[in-house]
Amino acid sequence: MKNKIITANWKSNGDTNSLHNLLIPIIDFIKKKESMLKLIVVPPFVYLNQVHNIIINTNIMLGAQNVDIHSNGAFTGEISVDMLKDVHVCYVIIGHSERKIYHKESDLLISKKIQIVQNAKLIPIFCIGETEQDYKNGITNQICQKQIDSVFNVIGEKAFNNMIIAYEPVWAIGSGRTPSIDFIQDTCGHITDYILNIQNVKKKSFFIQYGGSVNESNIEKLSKVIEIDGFLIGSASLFISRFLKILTKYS
Ligand SMILES: O=C(CO)COP(=O)(O)O
Repeated sequence: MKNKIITANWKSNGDTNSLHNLLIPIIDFIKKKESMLKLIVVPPFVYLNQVHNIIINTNIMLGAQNVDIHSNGAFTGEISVDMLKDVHVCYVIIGHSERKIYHKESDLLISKKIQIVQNAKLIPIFCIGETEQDYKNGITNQICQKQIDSVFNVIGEKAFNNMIIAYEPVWAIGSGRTPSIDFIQDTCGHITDYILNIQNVKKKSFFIQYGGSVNESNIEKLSKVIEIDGFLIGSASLFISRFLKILTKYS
C-alpha cells in the first residue's frame, strides 16, 4: 500500500477565525472519507494550541514550522522543543528554504535542529532542494546529497529512520512552476538510493514528499511519481475549495 502523507504548511498566514473556518470542512472531509491519507497541519506557532483543540479526536496530526536548538531558558523570542511537545506537536518542518533565505539558517544549524527534534521523539520534515541556478547548472543531485550529508555527519545514519524528507526545489515554491514528472521521479529516486547506500540497507525507513506549487490541477499528475509518499503544500492548502479538491483527488 502506497503511503499518502499530505502536509499543509500554512507559513505565516491566517488568524483565529480563518484557521478555524479552514479546519472545520477539512475535518468533515477526513471523517467522511475512509482513506489511507494522513494529514499533517502546520499553523504558525501562536495558533498551535487553538488548532490542537480543533483537531483533537480526529486523526489529523499537528506540526510546527520551526524550533530552536536550545532547551528552555534565556533565549528571547525562541520556541523550544519541550514547548512544542507540550502543545501536542508531532512533526517539525526543518530546513525550509524560506528560513535559509530570510534567517540565514545553515546546513549545520539545520542538522542540529533535526537532532533536537529526534531526541525529543518528534518527527522532522527535512526540506531539501536546489535553487534555480543549481537546477540550470544540472547539479540538483549534488545539492541534495550535500544537504543529506550534513545531517549524516551530525547525527549518523539513524537520522533518516522514520524521517520525512521533503524535496522542494526552491524555484518551484510559490512560483506556479514545477519540474517535470520525470525530473521529480529521478531526483526522488536518487535521494532514496543515496540514503539507502549511506545506511547500507535495501529497505526504505523514511518517507519522501514533494513540495513546490502543488495544486488542484497538478496533483493527479504528480501523484503518479512512484517514489513519492506525499506532498508538502503551501498556498493551495490555504483555500478550502482548492485544498478539498487536492484531498479528493489524492485520496
Ligand atoms: O514551501 C512550500 C511548502 O513548504 C510550498 O509552497 P507552495 O505550495 O506555495 O509552492
